[in-house]
Amino acid sequence: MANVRVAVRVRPLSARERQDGGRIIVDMDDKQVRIRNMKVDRRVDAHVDARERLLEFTFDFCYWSLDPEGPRHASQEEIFQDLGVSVLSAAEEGYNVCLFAYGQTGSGKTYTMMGTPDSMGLTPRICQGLFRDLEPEGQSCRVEISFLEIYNERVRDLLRTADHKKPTPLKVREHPDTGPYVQGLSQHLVSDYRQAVVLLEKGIANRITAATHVHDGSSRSHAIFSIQYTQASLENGLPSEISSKINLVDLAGSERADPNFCRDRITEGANINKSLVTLGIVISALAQNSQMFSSCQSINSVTSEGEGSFAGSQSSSLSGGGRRHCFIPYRDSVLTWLLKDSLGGNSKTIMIATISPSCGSYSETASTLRYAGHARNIVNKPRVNEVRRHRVFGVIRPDKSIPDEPS
Ligand SMILES: Nc1ncnc2c1ncn2[C@@H]1O[C@H](COP(=O)(O)OP(=O)(O)OP(=O)(O)O)[C@@H](O)[C@H]1O
Repeated sequence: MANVRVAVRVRPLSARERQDGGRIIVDMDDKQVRIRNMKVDRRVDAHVDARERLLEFTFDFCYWSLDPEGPRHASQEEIFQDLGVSVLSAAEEGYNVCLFAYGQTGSGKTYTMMGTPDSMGLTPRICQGLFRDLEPEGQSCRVEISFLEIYNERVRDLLRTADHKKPTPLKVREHPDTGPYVQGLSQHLVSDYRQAVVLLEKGIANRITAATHVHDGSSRSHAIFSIQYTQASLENGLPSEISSKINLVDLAGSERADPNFCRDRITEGANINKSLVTLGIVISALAQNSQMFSSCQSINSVTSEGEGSFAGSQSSSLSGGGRRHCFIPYRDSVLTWLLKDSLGGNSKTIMIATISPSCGSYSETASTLRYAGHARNIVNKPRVNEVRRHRVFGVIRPDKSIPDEPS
């Protein structure tokens, strides 16, 4: 069992926020984030509850990236050392890993996940680390990359060379053993870091972006960069394989539908929000189930239930304490369906919540932090994806040996 780990990162004030007065409402202290509601603050009212003025949250990691020159500044490298390195070690051990960035538009998701030419983000650093560190002796490694975006609830392959025709949306299907997948998504075998980065850059260039009222280069889609990493070795003369899927997800921002914006942007907003709203519902339901499960465990010492009846459920069921588990509506959006395993399944998952420091973003920041707080309660069931072969009458067959991680 492993809880979803949650990191929060605050970015510098933007030029627009500075022009608007540049008032900062966020503060961080070790693993705590506090945000101040200036509107309530200005009310000279002795009866206003202090909690109304100051919201406080605790997370696994807090990154202060507000002032690049300041002593507290958390750089891209520091974030990679904490989060990226743990992604690489989990992948090396054979676990699936998912790292996703969630936050308001313009809050720093793409900067954190992809970076800029001068300041590499987590995805290229993870690719670099994969080829630098993960070639243990006596093992042969295979790295395959796919890159897709979900735009208006449709899946587009970001790495398929666009012909003259409009790219056809791809279908999501579900395999009974391996879970949801995108039919026809191109997979690219890469043998070094350069090849991986060429694909990453190609995909980023193909992403759909547009200007919104708060961010000129806003990503309009949810992007999932996936690395299938397989290590093959010989154990006692028999072939053995450990595989891991790393999902690196840069979500679109959840801006409000602004009536001053053109209709396309509003339809887009509705679809972006459909995925994000469903993600919120899935996260809350999983967190509730996980809490129910842990309290049942401590009260009744409930015997372990089957995977289907707990986090990965498509239908509600009774817990040991007689309370009903929440239905998890993974299929209500393409994003949650594709991330089914990463959210409440076989994956070690990290969420990075990105926030603006500005007082103008108070309600979006508060909502991002509440969302992130729920995600932290989700308990996943990661397991090593290992296939060992054994000899039966001289024929080598796969062995269903997938040991559970010790809890
Ligand atoms: N930690 C940071 N340090 C310096 N600049 C940052 C940081 N985070 C974000 N920025 C800058 O802020 C702007 C918005 O960031 P970014 O594009 O990452 O937002 P986003 O959350 O991905 O937005 P959207 O959802 O609209 O795509 C960019 O110009 C980016 O370079």
